[in-house]
Amino acid sequence: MNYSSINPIHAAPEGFQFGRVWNCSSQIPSLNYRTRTFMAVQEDMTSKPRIPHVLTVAGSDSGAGAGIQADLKACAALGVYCSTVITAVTAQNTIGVQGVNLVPEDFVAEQLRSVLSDMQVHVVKTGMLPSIGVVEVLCHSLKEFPVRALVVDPVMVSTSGDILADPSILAGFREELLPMADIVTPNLKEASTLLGGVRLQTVADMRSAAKLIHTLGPRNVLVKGGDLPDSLDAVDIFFDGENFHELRGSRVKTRNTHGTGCTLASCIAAELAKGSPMLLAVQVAKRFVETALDYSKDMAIGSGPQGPFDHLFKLKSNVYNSYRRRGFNPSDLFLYAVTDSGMNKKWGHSITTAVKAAIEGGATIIQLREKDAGTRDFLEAAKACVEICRSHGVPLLINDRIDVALACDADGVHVGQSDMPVHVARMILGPEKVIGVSCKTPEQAEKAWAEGADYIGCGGVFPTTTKANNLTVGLDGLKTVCLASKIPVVAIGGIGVANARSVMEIGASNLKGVAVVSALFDRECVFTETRKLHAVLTDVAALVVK
Ligand SMILES: Nc1ncnc2c1ncn2[C@@H]1O[C@H](COP(=O)(O)OP(=O)(O)O)[C@@H](O)[C@H]1O
Ligand SMILES: Cc1ncc(COP(=O)(O)O)c(N)n1
Ligand SMILES: [Mg+2]
Repeated sequence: MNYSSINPIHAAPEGFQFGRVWNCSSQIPSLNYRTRTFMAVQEDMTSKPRIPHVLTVAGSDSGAGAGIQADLKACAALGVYCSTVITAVTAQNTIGVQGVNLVPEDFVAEQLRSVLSDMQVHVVKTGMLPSIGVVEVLCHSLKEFPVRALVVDPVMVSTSGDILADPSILAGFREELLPMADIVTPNLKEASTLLGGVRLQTVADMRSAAKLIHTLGPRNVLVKGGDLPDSLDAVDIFFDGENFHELRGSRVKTRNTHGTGCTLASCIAAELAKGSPMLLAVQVAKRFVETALDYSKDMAIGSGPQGPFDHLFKLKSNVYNSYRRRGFNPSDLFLYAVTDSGMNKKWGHSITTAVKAAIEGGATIIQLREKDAGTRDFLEAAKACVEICRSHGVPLLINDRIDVALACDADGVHVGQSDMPVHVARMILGPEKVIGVSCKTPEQAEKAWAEGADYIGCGGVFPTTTKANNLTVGLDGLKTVCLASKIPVVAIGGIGVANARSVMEIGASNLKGVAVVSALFDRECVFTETRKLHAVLTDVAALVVK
């Protein structure tokens, strides 16, 4: 098990066991067809890109929060193939473990042989190994069919406090499995058990434990601090035999932490299978767990103290988002507030207080337009604004920066004619996100619709100082574009309390509102100005309805 020998996935297969496959499969009658076509398959496989492959050797969790089920989902989420050797079947839910049924050791051995002899496994990850016999069978299989890396999650007791392994496995871990491991990932209780029951209560204790566990033979140790008392952060200690790394993430406030350890180890294995170096694999894995917990923090499954979380949040992140669940609503364009960092600075407003004031004053959609901010600062501000907007049910769009929109999970983007083309933005963002585009002409409006935009912003309607060298289209230009547009329009450019009525009265049914910058943000009290504009717009809307 030489971790440093891990090559990128496209490298020539190492340690392929074709001869053994031949021998092994000839013992399995149902594989005879395969053995006949084996030579052809062998030739074919060497020319095809190899799929990163993790084999998990673990227990089944009927509640599907931890164990084999968590491993499958974690690998799937990271785009890695995952095969499974099941060591035990547990009856388990959010309350605890109600029963455990062990798979006979010789059948664990048979599963290992089936997969390892045939399926080009890159990394083996272990979870629940209920008996010393299973540990021995596994070590034997790994010697017969070497893989590139071994990740050991020394599962012994479930978070609910139920025993998942016989204490006799400790000897198997110490003497056989850990010396073969590229990384071992004990939680606090497991680290303590591996070290004969020492007390672990601080980060300093975790460091000492990592160092001591390293002497048992694994190449790297990660002591996980999910259960560290009184800790605001989720801190894990990584030790590679020379250096310590304190990995800190924010601690998500949620009951849905069942399976975090299994998921973390599977993600590490998945990243290693892709060819990632160890520390990077651990960092990616930790971030994955934190993100998944954050997405699933309010998920309600089961009545017990420990719920599962959603590994596949990327497939349906909109489910947890009340705005996206109802989809893009053109009436959201009614009072469209666009931020400007210069103006906030001038008035001593932070972006978050400005956004909050605009929403409280009646803004129905927010766009962050931060032309001067550095990426890191912009992202942090955007994340905070997403929280505010979401809690008020108001959509948040990001101007131009599709990367920032994705990173903060904004509701969409607004792009200009020289930014990312709409069809490319749509490809990147997927069907759920809102995309708006600035248009001055009927041709641009037609293209916006054809490429999949949700709305267009048309302007500048009046001269404005917010945008340099901006061509003014006037009320006539606005009307021409509205009539040509197949999608909703919001008017922008020099609009405020004094002229909003004239804009909304041009007589175009797809003109849904006004977008404003200075009229809200180049003012001392953003809340009051937004209220005033909201009153004007509501007045016009009432007249139009009559
Ligand atoms: N509430 C939380 N918020 C963020 N990360 C967490 C939280 N709880 C656990 N983690 C992280 O999940 C991973 C698994 O840790 P832990 O829960 O201690 O393991 P186990 O599930 O084996 O007990 C670690 O990276 C830990 O920092
Ligand atoms: C089959 C199985 N494997 C592992 C765990 C540990 O998971 P956790 O520490 O989150 O309870 C578990 N509960 N069940
Ligand atoms: Mg665990």
